[in-house]
Amino acid sequence: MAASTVVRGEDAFKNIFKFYKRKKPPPDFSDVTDFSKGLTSDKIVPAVLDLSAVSDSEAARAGLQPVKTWRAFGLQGYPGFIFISNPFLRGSQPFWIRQCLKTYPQKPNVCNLDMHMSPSDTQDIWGQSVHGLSSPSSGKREPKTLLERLRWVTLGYHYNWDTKTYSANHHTPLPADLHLLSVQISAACGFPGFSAQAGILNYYRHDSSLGIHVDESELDHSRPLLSFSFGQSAIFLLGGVRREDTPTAMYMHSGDVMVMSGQSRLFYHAVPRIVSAPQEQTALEMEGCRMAFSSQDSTVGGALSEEDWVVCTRYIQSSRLNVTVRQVLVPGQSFPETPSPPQKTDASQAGGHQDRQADGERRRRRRCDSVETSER
Ligand SMILES: O=C(O)CCC(=O)C(=O)O
Ligand SMILES: [Fe+2]
Repeated sequence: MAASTVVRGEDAFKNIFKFYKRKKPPPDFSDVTDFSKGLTSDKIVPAVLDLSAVSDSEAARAGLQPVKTWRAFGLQGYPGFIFISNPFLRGSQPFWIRQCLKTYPQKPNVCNLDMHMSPSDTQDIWGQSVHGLSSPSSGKREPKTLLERLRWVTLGYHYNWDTKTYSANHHTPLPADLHLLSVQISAACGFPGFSAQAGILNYYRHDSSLGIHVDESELDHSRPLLSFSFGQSAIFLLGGVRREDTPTAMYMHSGDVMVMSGQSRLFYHAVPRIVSAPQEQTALEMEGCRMAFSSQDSTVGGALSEEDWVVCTRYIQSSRLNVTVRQVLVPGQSFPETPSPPQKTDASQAGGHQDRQADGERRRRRRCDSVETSER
């Protein structure tokens, strides 16, 4: 049974979410759009990019292919939605994977582990995990490393999951490399003035999902939201402005980039399932950094050390990383004196990302429309 046969109406999104999340029997994936295969349906249209916005050498500095070679698509019925099928240079993804695992979780950035551990215990998540992740499995059930327990990291204006707001007084510099990448992608997509001000990194294990939500806490919705994915693939559901709008299911593979702008900036979306990428594909991409990329003069270049490479490869074999980058304020705009109460949306009712930071009680309150990661 394909997802298209799942009942429509008020619960359409929820039912399709459940459909793709189901483990036994596994769902039929035949309705899932796969942009890596190109213009395979009438709904997929080529996206128009600004070919002169980013020079080839600028693109290479961020680990990207020349813009003229990008395979960028739009989707009929989703104005402002752009899907770029892996625009990264061969071998540059491991750099971003290492940043997400080794660099971005470092202080002063904030992560879910900070919610119930002391700063000294979360000071060196990578260092404390290297041994566990690089030694061969003993076959016994071993305690999870901190890296395996990492669920989210916030950058720039740090998102407050409880109030669902950003604030002026909780801000640290957004990493310059991620800023560069974001500015180039957005410029090529027709948003030259984009300023990357906040980032949310999601760390998905093979059994994780992300509930139905809208990203509307940013004060400015005229700028796009960018999303980068690395590692294992995911099923991404993109709905509409109303929670009940039937979503389109699509694969997000390693290296894929999504731009949600215009109307689609405020569309409901969710990730019901992580799907395994072919082993060879992950291995090939990780190998690429040793050969093709290591000699290039680039901001994101340089081969990974042997240790970094082993840990990143091991991690990515069963996990997915997603980085979303947002502009929170337009120039001249400032935060209200007292933060306005969170807008009431289905995302806020459901918990949205909030559950990602919560252990125990909230995790036990499992619902299909809230973030969850089953503990093995
Ligand atoms: O993991 C994804 O692809 C989506 C992430 C997302 O929607 C978010 O962080 O707001
Ligand atoms: Fe989102």
